Amino acid sequence: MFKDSTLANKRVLITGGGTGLGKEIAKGLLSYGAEVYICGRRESVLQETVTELAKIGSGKIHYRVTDIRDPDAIETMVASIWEEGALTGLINNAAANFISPTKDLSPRGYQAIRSTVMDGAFYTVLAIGKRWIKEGIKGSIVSNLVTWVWTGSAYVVPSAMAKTAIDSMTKSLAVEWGRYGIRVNAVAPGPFPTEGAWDKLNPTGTSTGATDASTVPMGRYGEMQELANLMTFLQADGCDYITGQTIGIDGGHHLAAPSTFASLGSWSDDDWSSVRDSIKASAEKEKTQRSVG
Ligand SMILES: CCCCCCCCC/C=C/C(=O)SCCNC(=O)CCNC(=O)[C@H](O)C(C)(C)COP(=O)(O)OP(=O)(O)OC[C@H]1O[C@@H](n2cnc3c(N)ncnc32)[C@H](O)[C@@H]1OP(=O)(O)O
Ligand SMILES: NC(=O)C1=CN([C@@H]2O[C@H](COP(=O)(O)OP(=O)(O)OC[C@H]3O[C@@H](n4cnc5c(N)ncnc54)[C@H](OP(=O)(O)O)[C@@H]3O)[C@@H](O)[C@H]2O)C=CC1
Repeated sequence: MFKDSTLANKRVLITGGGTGLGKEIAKGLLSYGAEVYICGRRESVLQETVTELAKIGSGKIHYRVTDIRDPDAIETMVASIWEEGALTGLINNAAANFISPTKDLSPRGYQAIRSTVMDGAFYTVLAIGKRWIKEGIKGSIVSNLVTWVWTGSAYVVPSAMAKTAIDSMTKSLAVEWGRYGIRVNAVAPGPFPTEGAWDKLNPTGTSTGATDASTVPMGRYGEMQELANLMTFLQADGCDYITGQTIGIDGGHHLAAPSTFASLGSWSDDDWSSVRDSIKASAEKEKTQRSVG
């Protein structure tokens, strides 16, 4: 989709880049020439990903073991990356989530999710953004959110709340940091199955609700390359006027709500024919009762 050199000279940190979507995004950015940093809490996972991905593109991929819930740890990570050169991009991707009735959540359960999704993204943006402002670097921030920022979602309330906070950060900082040429955008994926997410959101193994591909208008899950391409576009030069946007990539999933007629897609031509006859018969009956028009 892009030239191999589209991201040459770009240096991008992907939080949570050792697994799942972060790893797939790392593959995409590397293949278009970027140098990539990934971080997470499990060194063995990060090491394995770096070894695997070093064969792709420029092959410049590095890791840092960091818990993004800890602002001091983020500062240490960012300072050590800067010793090797300034970043040009950040992808806020690390997250925590699990399905649970909200009434059963403890404050610690809520905090585990909020502190990763909301605080972690904010601390990382702050550590990198202040360096960009000081050094006059026109960086690109992209946060990996979810379509719940528009719909909300039952049974994952802390995640929906924290992602929505970062959606608000995206709009707000785009304005505040526009004068520095720093772009702040987000993407809102629909279902892209990963082991990390499916273990926590689809634990019965039976796809229901948000993990059910049959309720996606396009009738399928997202493909990793599609998300990696969108991230590449948002990290590349060429459309720098895009800022403050949260871009959905969900095959139309969140628009196909039960409160719309989305489910009528399953009706056959015969079904539509009898429905049309029924509606017409009702209209004809009303016409016979009209005294004007
Ligand atoms: C649109 C379509 C999209 C389709 C679907 C896709 C939607 C995508 C949207 C977002 C998706 C994601 O983010 S998917 C990301 C999935 N990946 C992850 O979650 C990776 C990171 N996760 C983790 O580290 C852990 O799973 C997590 C539990 C969150 C945090 O671990 P910690 O070690 O920090 O914390 P712990 O000490 O284990 O637990 C902290 C507290 O949480 C409670 N807790 C833990 N699990 C619990 C559970 N299942 N139910 C209730 N409570 C739980 C514990 O009892 C503790 O509370 P006390 O008992 O009071 O002490
Ligand atoms: N999969 C999907 O269908 C969708 C996913 N998303 C979003 O995509 C992103 C990635 O999710 P996905 O790949 O599916 O799930 P994963 O569980 O594979 O990814 C989560 C990553 O975040 C890291 N992480 C978690 N907590 C921390 C922490 N405190 N500090 C540093 N790193 C941390 C994990 O590594 P470690 O545990 O080693 O720290 C892991 O690599 C998330 O933001 C999610 O909300 C959005 C919509 C749909």
